[in-house]
Amino acid sequence: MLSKQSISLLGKQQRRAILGRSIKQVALITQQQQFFHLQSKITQNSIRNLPMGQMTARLFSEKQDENAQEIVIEEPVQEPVISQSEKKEFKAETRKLLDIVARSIYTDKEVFIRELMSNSSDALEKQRYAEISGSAKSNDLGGLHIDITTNEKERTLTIFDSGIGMSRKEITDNLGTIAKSGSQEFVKSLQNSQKGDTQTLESIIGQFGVGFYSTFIVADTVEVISKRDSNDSGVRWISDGSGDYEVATATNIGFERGTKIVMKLKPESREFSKESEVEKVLKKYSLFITYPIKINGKLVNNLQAIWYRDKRDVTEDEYERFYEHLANTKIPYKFKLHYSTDVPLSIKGIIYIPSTHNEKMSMQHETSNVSLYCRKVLIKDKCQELLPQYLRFVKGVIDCEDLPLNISRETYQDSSLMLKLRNVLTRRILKMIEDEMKRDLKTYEKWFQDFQHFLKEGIMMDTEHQEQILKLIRYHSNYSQDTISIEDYLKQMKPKQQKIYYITGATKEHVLQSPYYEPFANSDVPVIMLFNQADEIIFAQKQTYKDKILTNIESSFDDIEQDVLRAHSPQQEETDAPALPEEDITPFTLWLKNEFPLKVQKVAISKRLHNSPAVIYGQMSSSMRMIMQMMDQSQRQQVSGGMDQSNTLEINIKHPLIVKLNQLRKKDPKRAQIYAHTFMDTVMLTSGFQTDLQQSSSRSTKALNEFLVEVTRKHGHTELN
Ligand SMILES: Nc1ncnc2c1ncn2[C@@H]1O[C@H](COP(=O)(O)OP(=O)(O)OP(=O)(O)O)[C@@H](O)[C@H]1O
Repeated sequence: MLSKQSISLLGKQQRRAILGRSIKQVALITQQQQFFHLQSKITQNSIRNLPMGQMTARLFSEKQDENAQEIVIEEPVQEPVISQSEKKEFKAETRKLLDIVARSIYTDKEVFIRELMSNSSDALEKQRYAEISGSAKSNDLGGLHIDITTNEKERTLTIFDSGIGMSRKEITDNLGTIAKSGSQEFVKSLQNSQKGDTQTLESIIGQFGVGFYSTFIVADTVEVISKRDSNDSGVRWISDGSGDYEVATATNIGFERGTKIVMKLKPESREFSKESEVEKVLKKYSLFITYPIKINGKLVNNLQAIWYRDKRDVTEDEYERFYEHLANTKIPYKFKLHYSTDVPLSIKGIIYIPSTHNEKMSMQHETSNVSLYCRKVLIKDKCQELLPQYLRFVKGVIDCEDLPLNISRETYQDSSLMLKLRNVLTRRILKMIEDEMKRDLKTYEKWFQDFQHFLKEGIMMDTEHQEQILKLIRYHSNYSQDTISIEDYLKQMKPKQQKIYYITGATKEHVLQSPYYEPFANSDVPVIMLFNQADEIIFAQKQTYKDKILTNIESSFDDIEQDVLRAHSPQQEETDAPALPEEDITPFTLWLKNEFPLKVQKVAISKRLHNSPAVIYGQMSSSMRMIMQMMDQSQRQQVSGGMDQSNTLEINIKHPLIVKLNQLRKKDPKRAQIYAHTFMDTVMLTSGFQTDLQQSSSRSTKALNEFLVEVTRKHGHTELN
């Protein structure tokens, strides 16, 4: 009997004699018959089971029939002929990354399959694009496909794609350095994190992926053989992931175009040499790749474009997996839209709104991740032109039948059809977000916290959709515990109210104590409270919303509809506290104006203050002034150019502090002057003006001293002790 062991012990010549050439053969051995029954079976490609280039006849599978043993024998393929080999060192940052990856005890090892599938799919897309655009011949090389081979005995996993392939230069450039921005961020994050602890490592690998280098999580050695259609010979790249790698010219590689990656797995990762295990992972991550993926000759994906299916037939699990596949992440999405319309354009697509983004931790700038298809043919992956910049967090697939299939990269950028498509999509996505806000406000609010800066950027940049985006912004207000939208505010407005009132501040408490807010404190006129400077800039720039003037209540009281305020405030009790005598008003205000010529240009009697002694207002709000103080001289001039810089001091003539200060002015002007300066420091502070802390504290000390001297004189030492 010729056992499987004895077959593998045969010499090369003998094996060839038994096996023939370029075919895979199945030998059936029965114990009774003791002869070979050779069954020919032509495989789709001849590169299966080529661990590290040592292709030999190999036992492939065994039937569990007690009388029969089926042996699948691989065709003999000559080993690649290697020449012009050179050893190169990885760049320092790559070495660092590899070192971490290789040593990692990352539990989710399977991600390397996702990364490799994504690379293969990209390479196939590039080839398809080259064929469609005419820059490459569509030669029949078995079609665009991915073939995976597992070999438990050899502990290898081989992935082949008939994609665009790499030249010698490309393989050196791409696999010797960190091309992927995610990988760079990975290294940076590790440097920032204290010691690269397991948890951080796992979350970073999970979130960004580390591309091709993730193979070293599971493999001791990785061999890449690649060939471009246009090149005569292929190239072989091999490394054990330590310090260096070897690149060589390779001929006789067994395929005409594409890339083959052979991984010699670490003993502890041997599960990836098992067909069932790899198939499970493929089903998880690669179901949506629209090229055939075969594992040991068996098709694993259904090739159906999910966005073409009826949404009633797509399960939530499929949507989730499709998102994982698109966004290359395991973090679930927040909202989704399976979209299909025929007007004004024929569009099918799936749009996802993620639950987190990379800009959150200032890790990196998000880049658009919506792919453009036309009748299931990819026109452009990550098509930046499809959506405005501020929607760069959106992920998905858009298939537009109205686009000509052969649209070139140059023309789609300017095509009016693209502009129309972009407009339709932008509107639809904004509407989707609005629908989500209306559907479940609590969930939306959480999402909004993290994504508001994208929307605010949109308000500034996209005038066409400005009002639509503005509706999505959440604000605090003086009438509700929950956040409100600007549309909610409109519904809350009082009869005859023509203005939308807002105030800025750090917190709600801060705003409620602001002197500017005093006239609204006892009324039920709604006020929007802005705690985010971007909102103030937006309101200041926008000026009106649906014909209603956006009015900062820190401006002049004349800008506020006092009749509306009066009508909606319970009767204010007139205090009978003594006010500044009529005849003193002019001399007192003049005195103040002369004391502070650089700080205020006008002193006026306040109609809005009840509890505070005074307030300063100008054209700029307090928070805007704070922003200005952080700018340098030239920036300040740029921002404030054309703005009226003068400020008015508004005094509450019924406030005891004002009344007493006036009395002191008449009795002891020198001492009054000292107190007036401390008073002014306080008013400046509450009005959001910067004061020189050094000077103001020395003024306070002086005033306090004066006060104590006065009290001591009046009451004597003993009482004070
Ligand atoms: N199967 C392949 N065929 C052709 N080129 C490949 C293949 N795999 C990798 N490459 C090349 O190597 C480069 C580096 O791959 P890596 O996985 O490290 O990052 P990346 O794929 O560029 O990142 P991202 O996944 O964010 O696009 C790729 O950009 C591509 O040019």
